[in-house]
Amino acid sequence: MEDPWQKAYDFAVTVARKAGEVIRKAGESEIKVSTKSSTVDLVTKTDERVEKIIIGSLKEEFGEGTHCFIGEESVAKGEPCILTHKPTWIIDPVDGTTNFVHGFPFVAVSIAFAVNKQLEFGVIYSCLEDKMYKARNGKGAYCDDELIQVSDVKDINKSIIISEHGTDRSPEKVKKIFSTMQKILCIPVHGLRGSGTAATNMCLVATGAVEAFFEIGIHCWDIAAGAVIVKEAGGVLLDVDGGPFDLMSRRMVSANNEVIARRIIKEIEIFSAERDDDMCEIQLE
Ligand SMILES: O=P([O-])([O-])O[C@@H]1[C@H](O)[C@H](O)[C@@H](O)[C@H](O)[C@H]1O
Ligand SMILES: [Mg+2]
Repeated sequence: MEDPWQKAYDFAVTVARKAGEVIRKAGESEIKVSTKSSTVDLVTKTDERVEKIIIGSLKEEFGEGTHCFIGEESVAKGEPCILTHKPTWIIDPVDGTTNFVHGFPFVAVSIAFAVNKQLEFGVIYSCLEDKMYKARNGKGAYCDDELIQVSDVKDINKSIIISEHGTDRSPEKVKKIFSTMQKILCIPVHGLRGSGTAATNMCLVATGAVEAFFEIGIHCWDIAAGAVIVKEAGGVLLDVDGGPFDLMSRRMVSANNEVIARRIIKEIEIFSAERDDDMCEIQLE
């Protein structure tokens, strides 16, 4: 049977590589923080430029009317962040902007594609490592054309877990984040890590380098592509309360299996994060 989204998938890989090249070649002025929505949520000229390149290329290839776009920088400028049944591209042009600004060597381009509110494929280009991760619904996950798989560890005591702090610095939230990390560390686990990019963290779950990554406060563009890659590598996605994963909820546990995921969930101190689709007043459907 003909695959309706093969062309879109191949194109996403090409565009992610092109975007990664722009990030790698960014000059000094393009690495500087250009806009600050807060003291820690950084934006550079490169974030904005790369998103324009990605969305511009996709619109040229697939037409503006039929496809929708959710991009981190466009949403920051007031575009809607609503997932409808229409074919929708979900884009983080520079995941790991803080890393990018500081020269910490993990920065990723994340492009996902959803139809009827279901994720069809995800592409993550870890551009400083030059690794292309990709997965299509039902067709496995790959890193540079090699099939990847989550780890088979079921014993939490033999695991490495990734947790991030995000950009919210309200003391009560930070307290809960660190309390959760302390509890997980003392289970005990082999270690806690964090690459500074949610997309890369999810690829690390998918390759088996770590057993899980969880965060409250991430956005749909940080995790949409990673969700397909983790699932296709044999992993699981859950809400931090153990319920089903909800892309727009800003909360997620991704893990190699449900045993590890549920053990972590037992320790997570949940705090509120406004949904991505509540950030917009206009409802399109
Ligand atoms: O802002 P950005 O660099 O695209 O994305 C951030 C990164 O993915 C980080 O790892 C995560 O902890 C934050 O919650 C995200 O906002
Ligand atoms: Mg991001």
